[in-house]
Amino acid sequence: MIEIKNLRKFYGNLEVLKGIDLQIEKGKIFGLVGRSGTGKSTLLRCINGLEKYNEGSLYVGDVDVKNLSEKELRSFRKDIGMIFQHFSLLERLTVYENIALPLRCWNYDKSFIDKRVRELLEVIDIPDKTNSKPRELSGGQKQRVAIARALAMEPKILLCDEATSALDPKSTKSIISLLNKINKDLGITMVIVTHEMHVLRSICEEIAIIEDGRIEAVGSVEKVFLNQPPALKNLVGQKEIALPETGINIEMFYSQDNASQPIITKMARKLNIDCIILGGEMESYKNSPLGSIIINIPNDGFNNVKKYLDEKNVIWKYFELDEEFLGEEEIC
Ligand SMILES: Nc1ncnc2c1ncn2[C@@H]1O[C@H](COP(=O)(O)OP(=O)(O)OP(=O)(O)O)[C@@H](O)[C@H]1O
Repeated sequence: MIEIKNLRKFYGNLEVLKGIDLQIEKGKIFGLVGRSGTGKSTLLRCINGLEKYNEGSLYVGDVDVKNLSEKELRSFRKDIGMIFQHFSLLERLTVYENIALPLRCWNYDKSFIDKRVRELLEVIDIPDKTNSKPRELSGGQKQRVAIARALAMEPKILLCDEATSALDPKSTKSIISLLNKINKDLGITMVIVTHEMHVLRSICEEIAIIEDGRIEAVGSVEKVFLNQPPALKNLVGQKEIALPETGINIEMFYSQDNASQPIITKMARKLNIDCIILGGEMESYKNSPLGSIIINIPNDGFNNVKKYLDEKNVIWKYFELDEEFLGEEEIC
C-alpha cells in the first residue's frame, strides 16, 4: 500500500504540492488526473524517491521514502517500474537490449536475462520486433517495449506518467488493455497519471483529481462521476450542447444501477409530458455504461419530474434556469 500524509513539496519558493493525503491499496489501479502543471508528475516522482519532499510522510509498504539513503533508494526503485509519455527508449539499442538493460545494470547472468526478456516479449506481444531499433516501431509498440523494460525487475508498483498521451486512440486502447492484463495477471499496483479523463474511466478503480497541488476529489470513478464535484467540471469543461432557451434543461446521470432502465420514456408516459432528448455521453466503465443524458422538459412539468427522478433515485441537475421560476431554496 502507498500511504501519503500531508505531503508538501517546494521548488524554491514555489509550493507545488500543498498537503497531499492519499491511500493507494495494494493491487489497485489508481488514477491521478489534473490539468497541466498541477503537480501530478512531481507527486509520482516523490513516490519513487526521485524527488525529495519537504513535509509530511510517504510510505510505500512499510518503507518511509524520505529516510532512504542513496544506496537504499537504488534498491527500493527495483520494486517500482516507471513508464513515460515519450517512452525513453535508447535509440542505439534493439528492442531486446532495451528490455534487458535494467537486468544488465543489476548484473544478472546472461541466461537469466535471456529467459526474462523472452518472457516479457511474450507479454507485450511484438515477437517479430525483437531485433528492431526503436525508430522502426510505432508509438504503441515503443510503449509496449517501455512497459516490458519497466517490468524487467518484477516491480510491485508501476508508475505511468502520461503513458498514452502521445498515442492515437487505437494504440491508447491497446496499451490500456495491456496494462489491465498486467494488473490482473501479476497483481502489480499501478498509479496512472494523465490529463485525459476517458483514459482513467477505462482502466482505474479509484481516482483523485489534483488541482493546484491539492487533491480536490477522490473516490471510485463512479462516485466521482456521479457526485460531479467542481474539480471534475473544471477538468472536463462545460458540455457543448446547444440548450433551448425555453423549458427546463435537465442532466440525468446513469451508472450500472439504472443504465438498463427506460427512465425517460417511462417518466414521459407516467407524467404525461413531452421531453426533448438534447444529447448525452455514455462510456463503458467496468462493462456497464457510465454517463449522462440531457433532456428538455416544459416548465410546468418540473415539479413532477423532480419528484419522479428523486423517487427513482436518479441523480440529476438542472442548468441555466430562469431564477424567477425557481424558489430561493432551489437556487441555493
Ligand atoms: N525541477 C523543477 N524545478 C522547478 N519547478 C518545477 C520542477 N518540476 C516541476 N516544476 C513546477 O512544478 C509545477 C508542477 O509540475 P508537474 O510537472 O508536477 O505538473 P504536472 O501536473 O505533472 O504537469 P503536466 O501534466 O504538464 O506534466 C509546475 O509549475 C512546474 O513548472
